[in-house]
Amino acid sequence: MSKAKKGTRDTATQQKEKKSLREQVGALKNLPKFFRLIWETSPALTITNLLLRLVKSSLPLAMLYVGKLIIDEVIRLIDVTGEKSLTYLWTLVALELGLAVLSDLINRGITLVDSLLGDLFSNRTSVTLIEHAAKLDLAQFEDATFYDKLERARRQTVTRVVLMSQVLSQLQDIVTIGFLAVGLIAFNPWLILILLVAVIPSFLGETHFNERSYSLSRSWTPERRELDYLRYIGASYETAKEIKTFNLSGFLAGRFKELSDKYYLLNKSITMKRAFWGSALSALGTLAYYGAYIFILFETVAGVITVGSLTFLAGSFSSMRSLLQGIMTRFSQIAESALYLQDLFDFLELQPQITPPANPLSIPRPIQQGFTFENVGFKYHNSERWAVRHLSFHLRAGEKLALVGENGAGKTTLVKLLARLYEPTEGRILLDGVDLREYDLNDLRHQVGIIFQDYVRFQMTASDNIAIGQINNISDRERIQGSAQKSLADLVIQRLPDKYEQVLGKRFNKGVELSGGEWQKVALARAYMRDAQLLILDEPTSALDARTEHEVFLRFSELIEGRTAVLISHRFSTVRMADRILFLEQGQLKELGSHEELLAQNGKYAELFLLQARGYL
Ligand SMILES: Nc1ncnc2c1ncn2[C@@H]1O[C@H](COP(=O)(O)OP(=O)(O)OP(=O)(O)O)[C@@H](O)[C@H]1O
Repeated sequence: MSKAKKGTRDTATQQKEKKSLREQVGALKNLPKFFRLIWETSPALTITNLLLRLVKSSLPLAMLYVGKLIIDEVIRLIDVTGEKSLTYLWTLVALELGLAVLSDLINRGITLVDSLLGDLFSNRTSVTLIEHAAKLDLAQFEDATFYDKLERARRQTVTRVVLMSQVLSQLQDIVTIGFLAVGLIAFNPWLILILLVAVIPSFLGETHFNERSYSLSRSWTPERRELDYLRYIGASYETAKEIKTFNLSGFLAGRFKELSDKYYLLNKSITMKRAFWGSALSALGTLAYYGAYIFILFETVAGVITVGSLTFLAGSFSSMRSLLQGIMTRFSQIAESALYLQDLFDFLELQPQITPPANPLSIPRPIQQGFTFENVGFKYHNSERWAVRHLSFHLRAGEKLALVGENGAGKTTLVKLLARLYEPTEGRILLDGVDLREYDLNDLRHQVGIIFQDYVRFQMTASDNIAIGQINNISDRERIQGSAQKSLADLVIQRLPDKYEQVLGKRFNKGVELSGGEWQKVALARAYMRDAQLLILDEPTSALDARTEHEVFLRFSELIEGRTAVLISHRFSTVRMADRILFLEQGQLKELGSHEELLAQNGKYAELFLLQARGYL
């Protein structure tokens, strides 16, 4: 895309994303939901927080009033001739001191409760996010806009904690103002009006700039993700060796700098304008304050009010001004945060497409007939091409089927359909004559064990890495070690300093890195952890040397005797061990039969087998 075109797209997106004041106010509807989440996090802490803030909001008025009484008393005492009794004065001073200490204590209490509640809330939201993400479909994870949503939602877990304190402080300040306003109105209601004139312009200014910051940050979500990604690949163990050998650091740093500078400049322009207008509008507020102050001074000089009342009024006017200013600034921040909050709720409302039926069936135990593909076709949602099509075959119960085909032929896609990670775009898959969609999804996932070619190298202990195959058995030492022996991982683990408790990978302290083949043996042990009726190995042995792969597969077929298995491998010496071989070409089934049958057919399989046997492949 040309630069000019990209620029137009950016502005168009920003226009579309631009949120009006009305939308900001509308976003406040998210607050009750937000507070429900906070309440559910800890009712006790929420109530304590509210109570502390309520007490705190009455203190400024009380302190100002006691201050007024002290000054009036001092002036009275100056005029008294003869014996002066100071008892009343000291009582007032003691009272003021008590209020000051109480105010400090309450402030500390509020900070403490805020931070405890905030931490709990952030932990809870992170857990909710992980749990919710796990419910969603694989296809949803392949969508870039999904990642943008996830990214924005993830940011909410930490940054939205501030929102809680903001809203609570807002309530507290409103109550405080209510208290102070009573005093001010009693003296002169016009002062309140001057106050409003002083703060409204800066409120409007703040709202305007918050809107712009939000639009910018929202429309930049994909770029921010790219920045995070560049930061990650620029400095991580996984990428370090290629960065060094290909000498990529300059390239990555340059790309990062280009993108981050662009964002910096856009953001800088908003920040500078905000600083300028913020100062100008706040100067207006200061002018109004001094107008009111001069008025109060005149009244005092004219003897209409006492010097104590002067300090009380000037004090309340000044606190109300800063409180009101705070409330208005905070209002636009709250409204902005509430907009971000929408992203969190949007993400939590995303629903998976692949769901269990209303009355799900249990997977037959044991499976009687097996799986039947009826004219199955599948297109990835972001692609126009059929990844597999017109697939019709029967995988018998207890059979070992090998999938063979060139890269991109559709082997992995086929097994993902079998595990119902995706739904066929056309046709259907039956299990014992019943559509796979009729079965309980969790039960199906339990009964199907897959080890993918891009299995995850969990940076956890060897034991945990194996237990992942059947996580409920994480404490079952015997089962874990038994599985490791079956996959030949035990020999690898016995050589590690901490054996089964050894942390694998280099991410954490004392972690030990394994070779590609060693990792595969560990991952393979996950398959043996499961009592699954259908086991699928999608090339998890590609990093093993030919002899070990052969041995691993021999053991595999013996050890899972009686269970159904699908194996994907590019090594024909392994493939021939299967009962039958399914040859895929460009997503279509080309040949199906035993090794001998396919050789006899003298088709594509035979051709490739002979090539490999002669050492050409
Ligand atoms: N997540 C995806 N989104 C879009 N297209 C995909 C996705 N995964 C795979 N494809 C496409 O589907 C086709 C089949 O891919 P698949 O991974 O099933 O092939 P494969 O036979 O397992 O290949 P290999 O031997 O390289 O592992 C390929 O053309 C691939 O580009």
